[in-house]
Amino acid sequence: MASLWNTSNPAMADASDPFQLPNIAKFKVALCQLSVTSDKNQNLDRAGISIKTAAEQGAKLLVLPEMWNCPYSSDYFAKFAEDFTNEDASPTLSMLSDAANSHGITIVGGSVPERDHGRLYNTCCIFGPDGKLKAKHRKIHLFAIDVPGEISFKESDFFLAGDQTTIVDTEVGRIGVGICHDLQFPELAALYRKKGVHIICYPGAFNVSTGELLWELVQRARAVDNQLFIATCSPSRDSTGSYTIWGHSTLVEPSGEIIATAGHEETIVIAEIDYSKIQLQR
Ligand SMILES: NC(=O)CC(=O)C(=O)O
Repeated sequence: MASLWNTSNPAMADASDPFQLPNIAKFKVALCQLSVTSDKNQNLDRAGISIKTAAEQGAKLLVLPEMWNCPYSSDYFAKFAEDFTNEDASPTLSMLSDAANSHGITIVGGSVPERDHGRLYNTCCIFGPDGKLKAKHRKIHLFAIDVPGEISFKESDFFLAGDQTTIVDTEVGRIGVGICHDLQFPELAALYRKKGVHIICYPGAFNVSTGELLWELVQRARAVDNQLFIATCSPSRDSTGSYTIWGHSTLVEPSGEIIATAGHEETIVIAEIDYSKIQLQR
């Protein structure tokens, strides 16, 4: 009978560890937990101020929330959506590119509604410190919830799902990207680990029911399963709409321990990442 540890098994051979420490192994990350309003310009201004504040505090990597330029509500997705074909014509991409360039930081730009040939996607854009768009991740696993009398919401009523994983090599390490519900799928994180990712960034907007039950649990699980860093960034809570957001943007280290976390109010979490902890843990 073949041994479970037979390394001639292609699946096992593929499990070799491509981990390498990047040039900058220690740096500060900022999770900008933003309050989101129904005024897009105000949301852009607020995000710009938050990015500047985080950069002034020494952050080299910055993560924004899921749906930070637009309320997480079916009433707004289509109205707020932007076409990303021409970056200069997109107020959101222009702001992120300018901010990354003027502060010299890597930005995982949360997510915003993207319009492409009449279809909508829930999309995250990643910018390098030169202001260049490095990658675009479209949320793969669209969220649906139906708790009678409490909450009912189905993203696939508005968005198409993305079909690509996203790994970006940056000055602050190899970053894997997922958006919110993508966090609940261990296969995606395992695939990123296999490809040598140091940190997975998940802009996310869990609601209060799934948040209380699962938000911290799944982040710690993804971190400890794969022995890498997990960063999440949520909008702050707004209880006026039908979807009440959990908040609690968090950084988890490869041991599964939480390094830093927020409450549900608008804030910036700044914390230090030390990638040598990945080697130590493994
Ligand atoms: N926005 C989401 O994808 C929410 C989600 O995944 C959840 O569990 O809540």
